[in-house]
Amino acid sequence: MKLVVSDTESFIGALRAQSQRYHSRHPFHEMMNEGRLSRPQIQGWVANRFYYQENIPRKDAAILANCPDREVRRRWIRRIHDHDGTADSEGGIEAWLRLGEAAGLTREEMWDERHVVPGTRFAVDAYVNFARTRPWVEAVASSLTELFAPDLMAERLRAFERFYTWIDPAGLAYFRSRLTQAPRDSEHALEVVMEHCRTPDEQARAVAALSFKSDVLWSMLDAIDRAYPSSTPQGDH
Ligand SMILES: O=C(O)c1cc(C(=O)O)c2c(n1)C(=O)C(=O)c1cc(C(=O)O)[nH]c1-2
Repeated sequence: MKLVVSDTESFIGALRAQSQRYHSRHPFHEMMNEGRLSRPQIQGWVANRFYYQENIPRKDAAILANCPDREVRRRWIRRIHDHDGTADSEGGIEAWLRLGEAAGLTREEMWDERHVVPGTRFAVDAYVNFARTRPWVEAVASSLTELFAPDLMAERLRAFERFYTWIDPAGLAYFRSRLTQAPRDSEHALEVVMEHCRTPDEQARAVAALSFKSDVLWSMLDAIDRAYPSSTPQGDH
């Protein structure tokens, strides 16, 4: 897709327009938020998404490694602490493991990746690889899907509390923490991208990076959807 964007407003507009391709619109998420997923489907999603969670700090470490700007690194490093945890806070990976336990999975079966399907692995690895090999500003731009995440996270929290009552609500802490972390992170990423992407070419590359990331998230759900199909009640679809 070739995009010609010039001024600041149309650049922000082009970035925000990627929300149309965000994975909140994926049929698997629609079913999740309507309370229509079975227990094995929720478990399959949690176990596969753990592979994403596990790899986010490696992706962010790749961005740090490629970024020559000390001010950006000082703020970006927070993301690694948020996921890996510190002496004072256990972090997102631990919170996701607790979500899995609340949904009936063991830590062992999440860590050993036995449920991770090839499409999830390919999509997540492509994201980490993108951050390793592309210019760091493009990698920052690819994280901007988080602009669209808070609405989905709030909807997901409501859906889990209402429909999936077999999951202990204490397990939902991960989603709650992202309600504040995602806006903070995306605000910083947007600042960086606005500062560094001035020419039409740079701006088009930032939009392309965000589009790539939307494909990563979408592909993961395609793979999960296929691996954990809905059971067909009385063969009516
Ligand atoms: O559950 C979701 O829908 C969702 C989406 C995204 C996203 O939009 O990239 C992230 C997360 N969760 C998330 O939990 C997370 O830590 C995260 C980090 C990033 C990133 O690209 O750096 N995206 C996301």
